[in-house]
Amino acid sequence: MQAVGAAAAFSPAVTPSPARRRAVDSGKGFSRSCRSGRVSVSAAGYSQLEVRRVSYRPPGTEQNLLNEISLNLREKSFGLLFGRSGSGKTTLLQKYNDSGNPMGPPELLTAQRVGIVFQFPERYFLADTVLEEITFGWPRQNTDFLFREKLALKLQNAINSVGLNGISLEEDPQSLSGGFKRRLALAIQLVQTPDLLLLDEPLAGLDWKARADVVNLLKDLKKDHTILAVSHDLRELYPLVDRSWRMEMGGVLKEEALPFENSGASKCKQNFDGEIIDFSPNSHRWNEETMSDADFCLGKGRLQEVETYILCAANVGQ
Ligand SMILES: Nc1ncnc2c1ncn2[C@@H]1O[C@H](COP(=O)(O)OP(=O)(O)OP(=O)(O)O)[C@@H](O)[C@H]1O
Repeated sequence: MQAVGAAAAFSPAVTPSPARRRAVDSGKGFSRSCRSGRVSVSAAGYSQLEVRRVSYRPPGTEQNLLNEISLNLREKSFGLLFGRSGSGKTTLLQKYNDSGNPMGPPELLTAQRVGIVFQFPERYFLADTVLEEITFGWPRQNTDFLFREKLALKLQNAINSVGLNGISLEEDPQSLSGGFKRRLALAIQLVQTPDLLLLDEPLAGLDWKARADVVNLLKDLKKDHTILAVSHDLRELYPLVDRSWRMEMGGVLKEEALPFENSGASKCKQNFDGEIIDFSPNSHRWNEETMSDADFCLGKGRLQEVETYILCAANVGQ
């Protein structure tokens, strides 16, 4: 186990361009003085990600948004953070300023070993072709030739591993389907072969087919990566989840298993806040307000279609 820094040290695996970074970072500045705790990512073979007693209070506010958050995750396992909107889940994944005090040997983990895919990553695509998008953040200086060459060698691997190999590298990223845009966002991170992938709402805004595709892709990626995702889509991700935590308002994180069965269609569903609700057709709570965006994609709550979707999600894990 190796600590990266006393306050955390995640950053995207491929350094985003200034424009992309501005877009990604907008609205969330961090004040070093308000943050405490530790985030560690082990070297390969050493088993896990560890977050220990991380607290954070946004500048100018009176209350902690994150309160002594601790979690750990085994290597090549899938962790899920869920909970109410605004409880601080995304903030926990965000890039932290380095505040020093690394723990020392055996091996300091570089930030390049962590890949982050933010929510709606396609909104930050800037290039005209798939190839340019993937290589956008690569170093341009002549002195970086060897590093660029190393990245180029990994490019095909990354493209294959997300199933983009049938797509021309000359394709305009904006012309890709929603699911393929997500694949591209993952490929951008995977080129640098990170050990840990942090994903913020990986299924958000996709139709049911693309969601099922991305879940299957994540299942494959889990064979080689440790993945920590923030999501409201508990049911769909459930087959992948090894550990899950609920973030409560006030910034307290509690480990909580997802209440689904191992196989077959579930009678449970969650609302926008990750709260588990009764799924039975006669339930007075069964209405559009309590459904997730996936249900809306499927026809605004006609029960038959939602049942199909639940069954489809249940099949993903088999
Ligand atoms: N640096 C900051 N300054 C001020 N407010 C902040 C800062 N960082 C986060 N916040 C606020 O903290 C709250 C929690 O945000 P966050 O995006 O982490 O929640 P979340 O649990 O991921 O929500 P959702 O599920 O809707 O994505 C938000 O109201 C956000 O505006």
